[in-house]
Amino acid sequence: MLRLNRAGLADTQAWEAAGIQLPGFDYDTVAQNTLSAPEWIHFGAGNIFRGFVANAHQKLLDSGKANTGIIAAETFDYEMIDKAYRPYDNLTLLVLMNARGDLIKKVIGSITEAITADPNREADYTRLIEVFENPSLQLASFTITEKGYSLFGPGGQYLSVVEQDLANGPEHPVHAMSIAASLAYRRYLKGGYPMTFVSMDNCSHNGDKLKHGILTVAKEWAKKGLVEDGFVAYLEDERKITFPLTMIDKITPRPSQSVQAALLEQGIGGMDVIVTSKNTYTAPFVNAEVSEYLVIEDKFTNGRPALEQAGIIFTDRDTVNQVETMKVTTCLNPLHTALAVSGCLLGYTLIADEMKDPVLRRFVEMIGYTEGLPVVVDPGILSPKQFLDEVLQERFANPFIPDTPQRIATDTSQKVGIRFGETIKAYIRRDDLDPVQLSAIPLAIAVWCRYLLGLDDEGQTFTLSPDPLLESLQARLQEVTLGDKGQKAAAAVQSILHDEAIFGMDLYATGLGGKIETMFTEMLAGPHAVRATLEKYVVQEAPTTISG
Ligand SMILES: NC(=O)c1ccc[n+]([C@@H]2O[C@H](COP(=O)([O-])OP(=O)(O)OC[C@H]3O[C@@H](n4cnc5c(N)ncnc54)[C@H](O)[C@@H]3O)[C@@H](O)[C@H]2O)c1
Ligand SMILES: O=P(O)(O)OC[C@@H](O)[C@@H](O)[C@H](O)[C@H](O)CO
Repeated sequence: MLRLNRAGLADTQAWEAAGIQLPGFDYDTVAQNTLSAPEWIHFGAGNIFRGFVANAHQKLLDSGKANTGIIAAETFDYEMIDKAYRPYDNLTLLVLMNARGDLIKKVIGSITEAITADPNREADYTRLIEVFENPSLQLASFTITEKGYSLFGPGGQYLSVVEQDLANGPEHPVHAMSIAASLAYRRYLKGGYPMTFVSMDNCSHNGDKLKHGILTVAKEWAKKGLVEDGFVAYLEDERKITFPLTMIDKITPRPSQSVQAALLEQGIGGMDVIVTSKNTYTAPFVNAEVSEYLVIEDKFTNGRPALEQAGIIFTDRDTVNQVETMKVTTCLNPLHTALAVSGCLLGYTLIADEMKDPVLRRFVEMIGYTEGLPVVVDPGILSPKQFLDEVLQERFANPFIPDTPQRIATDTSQKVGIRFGETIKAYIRRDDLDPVQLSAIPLAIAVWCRYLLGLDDEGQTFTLSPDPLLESLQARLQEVTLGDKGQKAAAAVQSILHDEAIFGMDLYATGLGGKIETMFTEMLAGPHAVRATLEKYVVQEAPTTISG
């Protein structure tokens, strides 16, 4: 039985005989180089980081174009490091699934250290500081989910953890943004060395969001006299510190038990799927699709890995912005979110199965082709139409990708504003378009509201995916029941649709509030009303686009 750890990898023949590609660089030298002159630290040691980012860096290490590894850091879920990294010597088995169902397997060894930002683990925290104090550090990248950047709670006030960090100053921070600010402060004090902070999360203008998070904390500390005066200026000086925009794309589902079973059958043991107490799904392996895109604004102040040699695109800010807008607000993520919430209601557990459902397929075709494409700006480096074709015809439909609507439904409240709101805003801006022409996007919002009731289309309760606003949103809908004839339900859903903190706008002011409210109440008629409502509004004809 093959075991994923450094000792296990010594039997290279056995791994190669099992068709598993191994790291092609001298691990000890790279690990030693990283210890003495670290260049790259990544926060958020989750699946996309291991399955995409770390693999891209391994390509550079394998071809001698890099000579230090990546340090993985966790500010949130220390159990991941304890259970999915350290027992496996920080190695990951990457399993890519193509449309033929082949499992393409590769050991990722480019992560040479894995540490927590747990203030109770002195050695870990000392190492974090040491990394940031070293002039060699080029970048800190992040995949910490959209909520990881958020400093504020539902009422617009600072989260209590942030309030404590702001009061305590840079000594014992807890929130990811305060930890990043505190480590940047150490770097400033040590010599004001340059470096770059790179968000790789799926949020619109992710670099700006990261900058805003770190700067807000720094400014509050400065106001209270908890940091030296020059610190804020250091963070704002673009010769020293930058926060490029990025667009990242690779469907990387939670580790699946079916993949674990397939690996076991192929003689690879110890691949247990772990669900941490913070509900992170992790494992020594990562399963992902083959397609991948990472586009980064080329604005680094202390050098960067030559990732263009590993297929990563570096370009100017406007182009990244356009590519990101295309993916996150039009051609991929809105479709995913619509499939996520409707899939949970209709009892699906696989995205590829939803794509076989003609109503759901047509629903996302309408969101993408009919309603999204007319407002997309072609970024020039990727064609929106071709990207959308690939998403709908190949990527979502790939039956071997074990992706679930339940994963994608996680944190939907954090995402609906960007994923649907940006297109609505584009319709408002354009003289030749009007938001009231939209029907699939309002339907997706109505389905999300219906999803929040926690009753599927059979009328049975189901477990909603985690979401920081779940409790408060469900409280607003607590009076709503199936069979509700209208008044109470309409009033309840109105409070959500008016909420600018969620959608970035009052949906009633766009002319869409009433339409969504009607769709929502139609979905309450009783069992199977969700499907009936989808069938009513999803136009069963060949894809067309709204002209304009
Ligand atoms: N999985 C994908 O298909 C995919 C594709 C493109 C982009 N992304 C982006 O990457 C993010 C992470 O995806 P993943 O697949 O790695 O998920 P994951 O569940 O495997 O990992 C999530 C990571 O975020 C950290 N995290 C969660 N909440 C946090 C918080 N409040 N503060 C700080 N850290 C927090 C976790 O500890 C973990 O390291 C997504 O939210 C998305 O923005 C994911
Ligand atoms: O990761 P999230 O929560 O921002 O969104 C869920 C999915 O839509 C997302 O993970 C996609 O799989 C990904 O954006 C594909 O590149």
